[in-house]
Amino acid sequence: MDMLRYLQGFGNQFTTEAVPGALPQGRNSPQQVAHGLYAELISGSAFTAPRAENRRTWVYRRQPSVVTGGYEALPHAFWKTGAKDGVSAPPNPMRWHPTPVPSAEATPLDFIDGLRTVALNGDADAQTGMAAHLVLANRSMARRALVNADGEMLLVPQQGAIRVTTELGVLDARPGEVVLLPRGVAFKVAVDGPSRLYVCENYGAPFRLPELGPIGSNGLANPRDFKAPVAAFEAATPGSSAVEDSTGPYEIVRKYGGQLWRTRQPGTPFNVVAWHGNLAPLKYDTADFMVIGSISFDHPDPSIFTVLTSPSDTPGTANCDFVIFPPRWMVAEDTFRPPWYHRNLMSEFMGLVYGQYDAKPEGFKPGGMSLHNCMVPHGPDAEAFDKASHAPLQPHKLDHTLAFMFESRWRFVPTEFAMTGGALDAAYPQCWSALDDRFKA
Ligand SMILES: O=C(O)Cc1cc(O)ccc1O
Ligand SMILES: [Fe+2]
Repeated sequence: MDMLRYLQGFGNQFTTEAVPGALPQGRNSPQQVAHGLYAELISGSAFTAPRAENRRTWVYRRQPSVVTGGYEALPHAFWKTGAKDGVSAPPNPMRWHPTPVPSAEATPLDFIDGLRTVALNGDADAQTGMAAHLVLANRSMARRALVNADGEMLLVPQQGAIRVTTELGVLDARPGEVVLLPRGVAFKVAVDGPSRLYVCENYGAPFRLPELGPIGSNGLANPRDFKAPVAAFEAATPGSSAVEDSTGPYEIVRKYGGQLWRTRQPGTPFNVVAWHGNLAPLKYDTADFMVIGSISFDHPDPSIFTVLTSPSDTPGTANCDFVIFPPRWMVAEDTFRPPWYHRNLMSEFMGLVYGQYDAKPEGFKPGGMSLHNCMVPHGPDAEAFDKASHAPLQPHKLDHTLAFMFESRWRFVPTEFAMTGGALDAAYPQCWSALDDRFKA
């Protein structure tokens, strides 16, 4: 695959054209757009949203996206939406083993077919909450595109590199990188062999960078490290600005109102020749995250690892925080270094991209997942506790590891698939049972 070019900066007002002169200058909607293109506005926020939160992009395309037939229902057994689609489950800590990716010969699965919702909360129509999905894919979406009106999608590849073609251009990502796809922007995902991804479908306020408070004007995820694609379109005649041969109809799958719908439109939706604006797909390499930690004592709150936050209407109480646990130095003195035992108002869904997680070095596997819901006690397993209680407190690099958390103010409900799909680790609640009462009066 050829190397792609990107524009840099979270929330920037980008301008990009695949054909010189395609982008109108000085106005958005001229009487006639150059090259016979149509102008179309994609509003990712209310017109009247405050300037700092306003997101919109003007696209200049060969055909407007209204040129499509009517939609019909597309059944999907595993893509669930909102708390109403979960099942009742006890207040146990929960964990799942990695689910194997089926072979393409036995069970061909693209990004849509291979999506399985694991845990979810909120209500997409109320624009609150989120879903945590697992995607097991072994083939690329070919002449098929997905438009999600219910939420933005944060893709966290765990196994296999992906290429995401969007209306606004093309992005590549591999495990360690993440891709943020705005609500309502068409995309398709190409895989390179058996692939596993975690996905956050965010029904609430779009993800943004967290405030930095006393940290200052730099650090954590720096805005310039977010990369947006340059304009690129599928065309029948390959050329420098065309991404691939493409003629004939396309299947558009639209997620809308908690269901999938499908239509066939006469041509590709990836027909945008130029665009400008601040609503754009973005990719981010977690290796660019500037990690802050304790250089004296005590284990800080994991909020110092927040990459992106989707706020709710209560300050500091997120609809969803995307938090990472990347490679970092542990240097704290007289400190139990792994996470403490705790209970949290916020609900914590976790995944492991690669390596070991310090609180559960053996039991939590790459590709696995865990869920510690509102006020469910959790913390290091007995083995991790024992080790960390006696470890020499030399500077130590937690290396070759990447865990993450989708943390939400709304309690998650697991799905039927999560509870009965075969990956639930029934022994998980026992991983603390060796933590004896050691009190000596
Ligand atoms: O529970 C977890 O493993 C996530 C977590 C990590 C941490 O360093 C502190 C608190 C916390 O919830
Ligand atoms: Fe926790």
